[in-house]
Amino acid sequence: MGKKVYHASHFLHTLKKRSNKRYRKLVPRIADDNYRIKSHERLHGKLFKYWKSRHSLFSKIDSNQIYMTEELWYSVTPEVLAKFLAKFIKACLPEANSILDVFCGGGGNTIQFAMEFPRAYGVDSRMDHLYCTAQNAKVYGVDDRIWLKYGTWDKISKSGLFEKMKVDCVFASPPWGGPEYSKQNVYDLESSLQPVGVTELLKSFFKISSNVLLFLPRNSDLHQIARTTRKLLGPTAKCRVLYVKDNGYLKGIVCMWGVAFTNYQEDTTLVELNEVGNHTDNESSEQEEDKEVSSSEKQYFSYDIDG
Ligand SMILES: C[S@@+](CC[C@H](N)C(=O)[O-])C[C@H]1O[C@@H](n2cnc3c(N)ncnc32)[C@H](O)[C@@H]1O
Repeated sequence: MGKKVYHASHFLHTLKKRSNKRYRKLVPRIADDNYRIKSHERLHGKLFKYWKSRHSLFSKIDSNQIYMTEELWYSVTPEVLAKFLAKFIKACLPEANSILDVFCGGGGNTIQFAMEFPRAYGVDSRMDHLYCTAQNAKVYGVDDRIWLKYGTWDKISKSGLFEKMKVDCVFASPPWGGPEYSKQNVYDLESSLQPVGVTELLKSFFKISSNVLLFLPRNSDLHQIARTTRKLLGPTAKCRVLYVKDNGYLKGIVCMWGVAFTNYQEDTTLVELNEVGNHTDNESSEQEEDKEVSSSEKQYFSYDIDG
């Protein structure tokens, strides 16, 4: 896969070989294994509420082999949502081989993509987050399908790396600017989204693929989405917006570009996002899977924006 990306299966080994300086910077931070989550060790203060719903982030968290930084507690995509998105993309793009997760964080999305596609690439500007993704991918048995790239998206995008790699789809869950995002009446996608506004971000993604998905705040300004769709893709272009709920709670919206998504006819067997709330500490992952299959509450609705 070339020298520029690290295979998740031997992340630390490759990092040490290719960039001893970065390796030496990372090692003291992970030396005490203090990113490893001991599931039953209660977290306090502002992290308590995230710890309480830890099974919704990673159903395998009781393995005590899931790794997270403090930032990841706030930002990992809940597993049921990540799984739904991966299956939805697979249903729309059945022939796709590879998908790029631009802000991969702790691998919430990347891992589920790797369950559906032979190759999943993850990019992040924090080496410790890439390390968490690599570790977490092992727990889910998909580390052999994941390749990781360190750096800021701005630089990586300019390098043209993923254009050369011929990626079939680009997904991104960019930072929303912290929990404050929900206090805005309407979330401004040009000034609040990080690291750059939605137009610049999309421009960089469309260079790589016409199939693009963005996970955005539920209060995002849809007029901005319409305007930027028109500006970048022409007056008749479309964007499909999916409102996603988890356990009755609106988690955000997923905006999708590309005919495979905008022309996709809903098939209720594929688009149900199942209820997996109310976990108790004693539930095994098998029980959780049973629950998912038996529950069928429809948890999303979508509509299309014409450009
Ligand atoms: C919302 S989190 C993504 C969570 C991820 N989807 C998951 O489920 O684990 C956003 C991530 O973007 C990374 N990030 C922030 N600025 C970045 C940049 N300029 N380039 C690449 N990654 C960046 C952060 O380190 C963080 O891990």
